Amino acid sequence: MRIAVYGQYYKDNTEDIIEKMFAVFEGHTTEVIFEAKFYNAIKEKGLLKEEYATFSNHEELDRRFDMLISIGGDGTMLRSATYVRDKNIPVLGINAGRLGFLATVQQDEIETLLPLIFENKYKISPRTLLSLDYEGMEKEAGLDFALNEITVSRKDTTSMITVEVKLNGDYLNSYWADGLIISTPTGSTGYSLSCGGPLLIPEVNSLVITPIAPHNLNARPLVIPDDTELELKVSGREPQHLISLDSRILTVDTETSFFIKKTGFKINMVEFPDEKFIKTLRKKLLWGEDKRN
Ligand SMILES: NC(=O)c1ccc[n+]([C@@H]2O[C@H](COP(=O)([O-])OP(=O)(O)OC[C@H]3O[C@@H](n4cnc5c(N)ncnc54)[C@H](O)[C@@H]3O)[C@@H](O)[C@H]2O)c1
Ligand SMILES: Nc1ncnc2c1ncn2[C@@H]1O[C@H](COP(=O)(O)OP(=O)(O)OP(=O)(O)O)[C@@H](O)[C@H]1O
Repeated sequence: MRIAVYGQYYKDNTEDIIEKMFAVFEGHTTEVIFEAKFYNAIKEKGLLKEEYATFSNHEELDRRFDMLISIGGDGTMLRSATYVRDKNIPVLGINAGRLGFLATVQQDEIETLLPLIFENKYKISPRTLLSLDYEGMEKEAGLDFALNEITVSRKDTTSMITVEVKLNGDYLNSYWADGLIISTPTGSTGYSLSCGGPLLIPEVNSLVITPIAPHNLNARPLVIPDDTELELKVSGREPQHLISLDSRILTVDTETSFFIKKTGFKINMVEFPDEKFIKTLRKKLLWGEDKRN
């Protein structure tokens, strides 16, 4: 099996994770490739017995790889998607962070769950992504799509912005708010949730439009079909506003029309039979933990 490994940080618990992971790899024929910066950090600590090949950008990550293992929290999982892009390489997250909603394998589960990938005892959960486009946009790697959400928000001001939204060319609303979130089902448990948005099961073919602190009191999160093309335009006191794609941020001039739609590819997340989304809701968002009834 060909496995790519990605992580953003080297912390105290990285050693334990790497050791457990390689203990599982032993006894299986594996070809491992590391993201270059992560590799250097691990190598410096003398954790590896052999030399490994590395990749530094999405072009160097070969389609032939069978899986990408992301070691970190949800932020690291989001960044993993920028390497995998449309290559169909399944992504598995080992949680070294705090919440780890997307990184579903906990550190103490590595020995029990990781062997299942060699026995083909896992499922793929294909995740919808969103793409961004506007005139003059620089198409930098990883800056034109999002796995969680695309958010527009105010910049350098406490003054609210007005976000005009059209769905498939039809005018929907002008939100007067701190910003607006267009979320995928995956992102529905992230920022959108904090702003009162509904949770979507990952397989649902929908998107959510969630306003951030709207002053129009009748504005509510709206669920729309995921084949909708959205056109947004921001106006406000400042000449510029922000657009974020997951953890990445762009500054854009106000009055610029920009377009958001589903990408032609999906990110395949690895899901183990006992670690389905609804179980994650109970584990990570503590559903069912209220013992009063
Ligand atoms: N107020 C908020 O809740 C808020 C504000 C900004 C960004 N975010 C989220 O953070 C993401 C970026 O991550 P980051 O690491 O750069 O920021 P970060 O370090 O501020 O972490 C944000 C938190 O959101 C959680 N998170 C991220 N994606 C999630 C998902 N799909 N389901 C459940 N929880 C999720 C992470 O576990 C982390 O605890 C954004 O895509 C957005 O969804 C949330
Ligand atoms: N490779 C790693 N090894 C050890 N610890 C890590 C690693 N990557 C991340 N961490 C720890 O997890 C924290 C969060 O990581 P990351 O930015 O990936 O996730 P996050 O978006 O903050 O989400 P979460 O709430 O799931 O942690 C880091 O500050 C660090 O403490």
